[in-house]
Amino acid sequence: MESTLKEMRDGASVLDMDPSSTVGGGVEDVYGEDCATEDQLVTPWTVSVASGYSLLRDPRHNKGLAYTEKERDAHYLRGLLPPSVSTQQLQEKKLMQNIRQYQVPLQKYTAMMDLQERNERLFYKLLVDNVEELLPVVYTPTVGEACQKYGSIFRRPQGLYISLKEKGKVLEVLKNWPERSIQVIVVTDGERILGLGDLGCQGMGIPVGKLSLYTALGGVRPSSCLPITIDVGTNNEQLLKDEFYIGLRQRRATGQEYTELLDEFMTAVKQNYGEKVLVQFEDFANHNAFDLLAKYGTTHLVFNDDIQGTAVVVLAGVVAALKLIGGSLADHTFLFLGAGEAGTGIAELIALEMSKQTKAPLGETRKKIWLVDSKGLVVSSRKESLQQFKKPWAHEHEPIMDFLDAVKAIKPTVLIGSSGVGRTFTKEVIEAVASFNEKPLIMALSNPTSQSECTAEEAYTYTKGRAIFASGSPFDPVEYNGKVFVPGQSNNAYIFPGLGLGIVISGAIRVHDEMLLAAAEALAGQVTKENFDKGLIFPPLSNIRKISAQIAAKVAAKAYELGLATRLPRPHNLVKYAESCMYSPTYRSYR
Ligand SMILES: NC(=O)C1=CN([C@@H]2O[C@H](COP(=O)(O)OP(=O)(O)OC[C@H]3O[C@@H](n4cnc5c(N)ncnc54)[C@H](OP(=O)(O)O)[C@@H]3O)[C@@H](O)[C@H]2O)C=CC1
Ligand SMILES: CC(=O)C(=O)O
Ligand SMILES: [Mg+2]
Repeated sequence: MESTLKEMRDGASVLDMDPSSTVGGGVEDVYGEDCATEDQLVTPWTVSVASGYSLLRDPRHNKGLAYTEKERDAHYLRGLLPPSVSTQQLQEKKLMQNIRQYQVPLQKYTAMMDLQERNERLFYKLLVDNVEELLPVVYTPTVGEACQKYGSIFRRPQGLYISLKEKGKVLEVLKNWPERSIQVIVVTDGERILGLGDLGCQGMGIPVGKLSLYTALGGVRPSSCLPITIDVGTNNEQLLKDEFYIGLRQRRATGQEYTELLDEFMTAVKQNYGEKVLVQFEDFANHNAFDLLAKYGTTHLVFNDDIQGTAVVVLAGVVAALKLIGGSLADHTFLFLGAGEAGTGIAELIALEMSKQTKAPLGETRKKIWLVDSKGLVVSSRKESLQQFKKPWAHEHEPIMDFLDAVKAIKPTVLIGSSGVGRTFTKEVIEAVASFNEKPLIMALSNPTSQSECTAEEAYTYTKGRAIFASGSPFDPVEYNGKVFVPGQSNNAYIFPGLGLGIVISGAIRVHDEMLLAAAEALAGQVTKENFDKGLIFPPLSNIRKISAQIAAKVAAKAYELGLATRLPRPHNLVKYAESCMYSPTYRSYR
């Protein structure tokens, strides 16, 4: 960010950096905090100018001990703070030390949430500077446990809760949110939280976590982000009986009641925030997710992270992996365990890219991809009883119930786990895949770690170190036969922050498949020779802001090319523009 600010001062093109000069789009810098140079003073706006005690209690402007002597005088802070003056760097050092002392992941999570509530910029500074260490804390796997125990660890509400009680008043509820200029909403109804199932209202941890990544990894301003949980009840008996459960104590509403609430919500969102707010559907069960995406895809700016975001990251990983495993996309045979949102979403994007590359019809390229669900291999004889989203994958084949038998019959070169069920890639399954591939590509995508189809150690051990492996939740490096293997993290966190930024800065009004393919190409293009030499098919997350800027630029470029962008004229240098729009968590000086 230092260099971005310097480039801005040193006169990059006005078009590259002045969102206010154009209509729509842009990561808005409403308070002028980020377009100010570091030595310019900015006003700590709340509704009025915050000062004194209320300034210390305002997480957006609180700097704790880092207020200067001058600021302490000007803002009535004398006596409200101990005399020592700290720097943000020193605060960061102290907090990282504190967080590292906790042995229990959930304690680390709670410490991070407390920090977010207390001092937003410091929270993001920690996250940006220590992304590889803190991502597993604020995101998968720990966020899964946090959602399971949300009722017990719940302190202050984060995000907006819209329950059936608010039916008919959803617009009013949206107006209660203190921010007006919202650019990204992540919404869940809590029915399929990671691979943990129905967690009802406690799913709120997911939109909160995802949006903190929008800011830390993609640079979207925190005040522009709105986490929402739609509470239509839960079918989780344990939660219904739990005295600390925070949601509606009733079984899930379905059918018309559900549809009407969702419809009211989507209408109110557009009414309150306009056409260009991006609504990211997250962790809905598949019986609603595909329908919601199809229904609102033509009228709203919507994106389903589990179907589309996952597809992009996996396509990028597979394309990058071709450098290690050889061949073109169309030379490979794919077998999925899990034919839901993630599985069929990924399969469709791979087939689309294959079709683009080979000019073969989609119907043909789909035949390179096989899926297994809880009832066995998806085949044509099952077609009548299959859910709509599985039908394109019902190829001609005799029915196979057992996954190992399916592996032996299909002989995949790429094995993908998207079942939500842990340890389903057994020793026998992995050994079978290794028996007909020199370098099998194995992706165990299910989250959190407990649901991963196999561990990194199992993948490397059972293939005798020949596997190229990536997983949805992180695994530590593994030593096998004296060699260290570093597993990659195949998680949509690589994608949605950059994709969202690209949509916001271009003012795109729809998400098009071509934008998804562009994002995959951008991510795959970031994997270096050094990464490949270590067996990695994704670039390190420590570079994620640069990666997100590249993804944002490619997505925005595609939106302009397709005529979907409304932020006109198009900035000349989209990478620079994306970088210049990114929120920086560095403290600002108050006048
Ligand atoms: N790494 C990442 O970025 C992402 C990971 N995920 C993870 O993927 C997992 C699945 O998510 P999603 O696709 O949305 O879930 P869905 O519920 O939509 O799909 C799950 C699929 O797995 C199948 N399945 C369940 N149990 C078994 C079993 N024992 N054997 C074979 N198949 C089984 C289901 O079969 P049936 O249809 O017959 O019920 C269904 O087809 C979750 O753990 C989630 O955390 C999701 C998104 C992103
Ligand atoms: C990563 C993610 O979106 C999921 O597991 O649902
Ligand atoms: Mg998800």
